[in-house]
Amino acid sequence: MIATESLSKRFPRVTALDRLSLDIGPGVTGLVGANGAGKSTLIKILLGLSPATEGTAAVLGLDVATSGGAIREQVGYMPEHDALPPDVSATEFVVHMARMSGLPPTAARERTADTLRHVGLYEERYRPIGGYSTGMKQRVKLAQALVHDPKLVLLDEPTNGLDPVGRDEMLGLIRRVHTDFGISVLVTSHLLGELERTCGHVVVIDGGKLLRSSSTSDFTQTTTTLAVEVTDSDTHPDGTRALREALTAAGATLHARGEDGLPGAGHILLVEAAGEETYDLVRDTVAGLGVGLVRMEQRRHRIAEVFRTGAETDAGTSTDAGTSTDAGTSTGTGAHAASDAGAAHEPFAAVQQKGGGRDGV
Ligand SMILES: Nc1ncnc2c1ncn2[C@@H]1O[C@H](COP(=O)(O)OP(=O)(O)OP(=O)(O)O)[C@@H](O)[C@H]1O
Repeated sequence: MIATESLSKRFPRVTALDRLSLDIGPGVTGLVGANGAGKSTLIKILLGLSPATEGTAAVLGLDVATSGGAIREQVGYMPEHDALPPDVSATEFVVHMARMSGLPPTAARERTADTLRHVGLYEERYRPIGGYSTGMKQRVKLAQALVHDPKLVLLDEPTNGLDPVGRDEMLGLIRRVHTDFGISVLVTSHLLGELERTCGHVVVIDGGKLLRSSSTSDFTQTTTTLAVEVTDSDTHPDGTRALREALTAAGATLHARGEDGLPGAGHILLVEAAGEETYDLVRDTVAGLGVGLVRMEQRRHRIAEVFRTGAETDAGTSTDAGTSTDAGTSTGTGAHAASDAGAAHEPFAAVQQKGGGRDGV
């Protein structure tokens, strides 16, 4: 769907993209990076709207440098910022965009009605856009990207400005764009947690450089975490602490306790399982301390955890209640907000310290 080779974009004072090489196939792909990472710049180059300084890029097999018009015929684009005309209705606006894309009048009206229904705009589609909520405006932006039945849509921060419920609804819509219509999606976000729930593949960029590109399951399964809980004993009144110290001394890697704030979370240690020997190490260490083993179970990583460094391990300062448990993702929407806010900041620095991921960057 999208291929870039050593793609760079330099502005006078900043390198927005730095020798970025990507290969993105069909499906829903997340492009994640902190603010200023270069996501919007990449999208504008892919649409043929902004020339690259160096390197090449192709979308649907078409060269962005020479085939911008042909690319935009087959690709939908939802811009990050609100650029909607306030005085016209959603129907008028989306019909206009459909006509601009080359649809004849009747087809444009029919496609507009279908698309607005798909994004969940009904009677309100006849009211002026100026009176819409942020969520409704985002839906209009999504509809105009879909109306000409593209093969691929590029969605730039579609959840921006939405509350947690609105974000979940938008993410659901994005998933259905692919499952119901077979349209591939490249969606940007600075929130890792969102992409984990929505995308089959995730590309991480920072400072215009590729940090990692892999399937979401690879992100979350490259290492297994063991959740270990032990009892206290007379010798070790804080059994968890004693085990943490003993395991660290034995060379085990412990992850941030992302469950802090959840009931009983302080008693759970997350130990990276390098292999069978980690199970043995935990068992022997627990036995050696003379504390009771309440549980030792495998956990999948969530994306945000993959980006955490060992430095955070012992501090136990994570306030990010949603990152480690399924409960955190499926219950209260507040947990999402906490999770994503936490995930939005530190992870990128952490990745750089680690020297990148499996793509060797
Ligand atoms: N037209 C421009 N002129 C100069 N610098 C620019 C221009 N467009 C983008 N930049 C710079 O390039 C870098 C990447 O910007 P870009 O908008 O692509 O990031 P982003 O990942 O989309 O972040 P955000 O989500 O905040 O928009 C930033 O440092 C930005 O200031």
